[in-house]
Amino acid sequence: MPVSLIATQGLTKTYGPVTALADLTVSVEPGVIGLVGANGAGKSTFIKIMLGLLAPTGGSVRVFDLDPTRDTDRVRARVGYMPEHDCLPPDLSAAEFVTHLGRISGLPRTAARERASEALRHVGLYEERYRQIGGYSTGMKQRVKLAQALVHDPDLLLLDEPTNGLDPAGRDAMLNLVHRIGTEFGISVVVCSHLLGEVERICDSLIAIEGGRLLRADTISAMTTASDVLAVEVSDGTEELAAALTALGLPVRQDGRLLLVPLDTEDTYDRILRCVADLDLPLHRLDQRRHRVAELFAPKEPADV
Ligand SMILES: Nc1ncnc2c1ncn2[C@@H]1O[C@H](COP(=O)(O)OP(=O)(O)OP(=O)(O)O)[C@@H](O)[C@H]1O
Repeated sequence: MPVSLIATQGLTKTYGPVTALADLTVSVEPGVIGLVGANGAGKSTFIKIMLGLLAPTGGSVRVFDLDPTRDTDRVRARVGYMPEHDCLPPDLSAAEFVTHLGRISGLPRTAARERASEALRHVGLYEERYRQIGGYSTGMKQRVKLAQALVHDPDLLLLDEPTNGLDPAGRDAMLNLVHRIGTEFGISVVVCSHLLGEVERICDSLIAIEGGRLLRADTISAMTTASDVLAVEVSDGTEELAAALTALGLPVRQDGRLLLVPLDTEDTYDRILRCVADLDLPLHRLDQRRHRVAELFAPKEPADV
């Protein structure tokens, strides 16, 4: 079996009385991975544990099959980290700063300078790399933080809320850049966000946490598989069709222009089709509804509670 990129077993972290992560068991394959959850869900704590900056209170974590608490140097040599908060020296140029961090990562002087230029080129700051960071926009500062995470040529990037403070256009640009890094450079990326909608479109898989507990970890494609609900839409006569289907004993639920019918038996599909034909209604669509990723955090319907 291939080694997981990240694997945890019963991972728990408490800060005094606060439980930030509770019994989290998850295993993810390489790729672009979204780590999503509301503010305070435990995302930053999880990232810091993966980096060996914090030790778990209980359970275990492995990154590249290494223990970040014990093999901290080996893990950090392969992982780049972009922290959430601004931590940039305003009076240095991006080139100086990223070169400096390359040196701290153990690169020789010339290699550090070259790698810094390269990383700044990748994030679109090559032309402005000799300007002082203090004069940069928020978007440019986020890119410097991304460049410093890339400077030592890591195999995995841990990005904590990389779109923080950016306007919609800046967010899009940053997400496209993260996606490009994941796909073109073959680097795995864990991108943390409290906004599900923003990461779902650039990720291969998602880890969703709520209150420190795992909600679900899966590939996006598995999360959006066909559900066992048929969606039928007619251009006209929705109410009429709903009444006719109900009269046939089918439990119909209306969702805007859609009528949703559980796919309980094999003939449900044909019965709906026949009913639409009998009423001579213009059929717009009849298909199996796909799950949406947003259902992850959707409040449960009363019937499910
Ligand atoms: N050093 C600390 N001491 C005490 N409590 C902490 C500490 N760091 C985090 N917490 C608490 O642990 C919980 C998880 O925090 P964490 O920062 O990991 O969440 P998060 O999902 O990254 O949220 P955010 O996006 O707001 O940073 C929160 O309730 C937070 O208040």
